[in-house]
Amino acid sequence: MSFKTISSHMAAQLDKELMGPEVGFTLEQLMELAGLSVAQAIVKEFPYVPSRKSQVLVLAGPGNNGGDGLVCARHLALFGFNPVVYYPKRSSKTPFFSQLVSQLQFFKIPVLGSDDQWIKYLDEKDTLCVVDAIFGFSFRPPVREPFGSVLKELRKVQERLPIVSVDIPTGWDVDEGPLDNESIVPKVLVSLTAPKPCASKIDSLETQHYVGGRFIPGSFANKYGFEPFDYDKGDQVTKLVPT
Ligand SMILES: NC(=O)C1=CN([C@@H]2O[C@H](COP(=O)(O)OP(=O)(O)OC[C@H]3O[C@@H](n4cnc5c(N)ncnc54)[C@H](OP(=O)(O)O)[C@@H]3O)[C@@H](O)[C@H]2O)[C@H](O)CC1
Ligand SMILES: [K+]
Repeated sequence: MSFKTISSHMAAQLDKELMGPEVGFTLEQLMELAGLSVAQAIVKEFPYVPSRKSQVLVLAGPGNNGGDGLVCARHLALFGFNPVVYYPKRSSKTPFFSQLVSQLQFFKIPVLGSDDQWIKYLDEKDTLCVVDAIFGFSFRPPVREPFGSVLKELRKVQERLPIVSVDIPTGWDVDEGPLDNESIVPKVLVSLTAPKPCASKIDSLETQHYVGGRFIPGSFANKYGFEPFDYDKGDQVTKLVPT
């Protein structure tokens, strides 16, 4: 598959500029659009079938990738799914993350903590897919607990329970890709703003690849070395097809 990628360093710089004084986005705005786009990719990959299982397990990490997952869970509920969130290490950097949790509680979406039983939701009889919103472009290996154990459990079920990774498949090096053959292999990857270099290591027969996070003008994409993506009408995601 051929597409332009943006390194972890440039992605962090792009984010900083978007949320800097000149452009003026807030993290909350970008996260809302990022989470919405992941929920929309799930709708496209797992179209609604009456009587189909509708539970989605969302695994949320401690940073902004986890925040995308919290937002995604709320949109999934609005789209008719039954999300359950596992959020074992909660961010106290800003009150915004606990506000996202309050919103989930408002929607009656279970939010499990570190002491709760989450593994029982890794059951393909009830769960449609698992959203991997554990780490994004700021992950630096090796993975620390409790997330090492979470990844181990995901590897056991990934052939029967599809993983939808937000921005980066968790545990992959952002620039190099999977670190070993113990890495998770998602069935769906939703790259945000633009694919990171690790996305060029996915096997298109194994992983469907979307780009979401539709929040920059073409000229800004060009400045960071990529062409704007070809979104259809009001879509928040576009699927990249192998060429
Ligand atoms: N423009 C966009 O596309 C936007 C994307 N967004 C999403 O934000 C993430 C990047 O978010 P960031 O908060 O910078 O980082 P992460 O979520 O990837 O991870 C940071 C937290 O992870 C911890 N961490 C890092 N490495 C490890 C490790 N090896 N083991 C355990 N924990 C780890 C880190 O902890 P520290 O103690 O190291 O600080 C952080 O807690 C991007 O990928 C998108 O998903 C935004 O939503 C908006 C715009
Ligand atoms: K992820």
